[in-house]
Amino acid sequence: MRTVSEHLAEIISRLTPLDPVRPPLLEAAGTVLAEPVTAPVDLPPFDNSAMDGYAVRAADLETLPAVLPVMGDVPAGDLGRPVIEPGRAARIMTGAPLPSGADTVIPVEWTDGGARTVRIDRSAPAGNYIRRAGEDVRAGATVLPSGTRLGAAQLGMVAAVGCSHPPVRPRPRVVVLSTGDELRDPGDALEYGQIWDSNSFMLAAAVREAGGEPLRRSFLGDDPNLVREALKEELASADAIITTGGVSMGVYDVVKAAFSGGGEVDFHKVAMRPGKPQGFGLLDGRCPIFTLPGNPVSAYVSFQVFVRPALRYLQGLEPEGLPAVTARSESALTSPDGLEHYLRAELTFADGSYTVRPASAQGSHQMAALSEANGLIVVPPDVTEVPEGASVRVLKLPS
Ligand SMILES: Nc1nc2c(c(=O)[nH]1)N[C@H]1C(S)=C(S)[C@@H](COP(=O)(O)OP(=O)(O)OC[C@H]3O[C@@H](n4cnc5c(N)ncnc54)[C@H](O)[C@@H]3O)O[C@H]1N2
Ligand code: MOO
Repeated sequence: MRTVSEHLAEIISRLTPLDPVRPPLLEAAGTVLAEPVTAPVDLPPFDNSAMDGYAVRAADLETLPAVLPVMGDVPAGDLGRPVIEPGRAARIMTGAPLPSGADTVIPVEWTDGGARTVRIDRSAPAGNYIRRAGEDVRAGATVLPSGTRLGAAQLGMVAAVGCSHPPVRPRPRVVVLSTGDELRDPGDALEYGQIWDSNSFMLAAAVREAGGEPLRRSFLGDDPNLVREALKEELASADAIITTGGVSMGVYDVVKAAFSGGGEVDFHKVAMRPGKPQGFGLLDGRCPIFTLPGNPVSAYVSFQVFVRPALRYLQGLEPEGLPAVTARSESALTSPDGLEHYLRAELTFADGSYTVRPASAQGSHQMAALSEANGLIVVPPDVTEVPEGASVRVLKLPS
């Protein structure tokens, strides 16, 4: 048996991040920068008003109230490069370029709001409500480093520096496919002995949560030739493939039968519960394939422990696992000797610290407990008993 970290290390060592592309801005949302983004110009590009009001010279407000003739309006987007002379005002809107000659902005609330002349009741020092060129970003500065995931704010930053096609690594296209003669699609009627396929939907959603583009396929039955052929066909459209089921010790273990002896996929027992039977390889020498166990909880935990870091790596990110916190266990735990144990649990944060309560149902077929959990307690292989109140490591599940 190999350890969890040995199996993950071997997976990562065989991956190469995807080649960068330059999609249109909105398509880049959620992807990861492959190069830094820099600002070609200062932001803001010009001195401008932070308020709707009047651009004036501070020196003209020494006696109050001051009544000044209004030379005209300066709306945002004004291209006229207006100039104001001493003793005059221009009505100015938020974001409009500061007229030369003006050195301060008086908000409309401090005035009578006049259009031809304005009465100003309050003075202000030079620089009042003026946003200076470059005070957000200096021309030439790196605004986002390589490896940044483009969330909404980051995508806004890319747009704000005028970049229309940012250099990013694409979302990994991940084919997700279940195997098993017993499977039916949700919505179809079941006969005795059949179940609805939940793994492919669950893992397609997990792929999306991890930044990939899921390509869910309909399940395949227990025919190794069919499985091999179907997966070869997927190679044209996939950056990675996930299968579930058919990898343990049964005589109908179809995925194992499809690839055993072929040298492309290696099957291993990994010292963990759930998720012991694992397979990984590169199809055609390039497309990573993860053959996960069929039990739904095993498939989910295997995804979070192995596939999620791998998908991050393909996107050019560090292959880190789920975020972990230390929590006080509300109950005593027992754990199998020699296996890293991932227990489904409810994690709570109160009064500055975490507590965790393990689910009472820990079977690898028990989806109800998984779907209620927001954390996975990780008990190391050499620990078999955890007393009530002890500190444990808990992985936070994506929500
Ligand atoms: N003699 C042994 N038997 C088993 C061992 C073992 O070491 N020796 N390991 C057990 C462990 S641990 C796991 S995990 C499972 C893994 O089995 P497979 O990967 O071969 O998966 P299947 O047998 O195809 O299915 C297992 C279980 O999960 C249900 N399943 C499968 N696919 C789906 C799906 N898409 N949606 C919902 N449920 C699914 C399937 O009906 C089975 O109940 O092997 C143990 N056995
Ligand atoms: O490893 Mo199996 O995944 O324990 O149910």
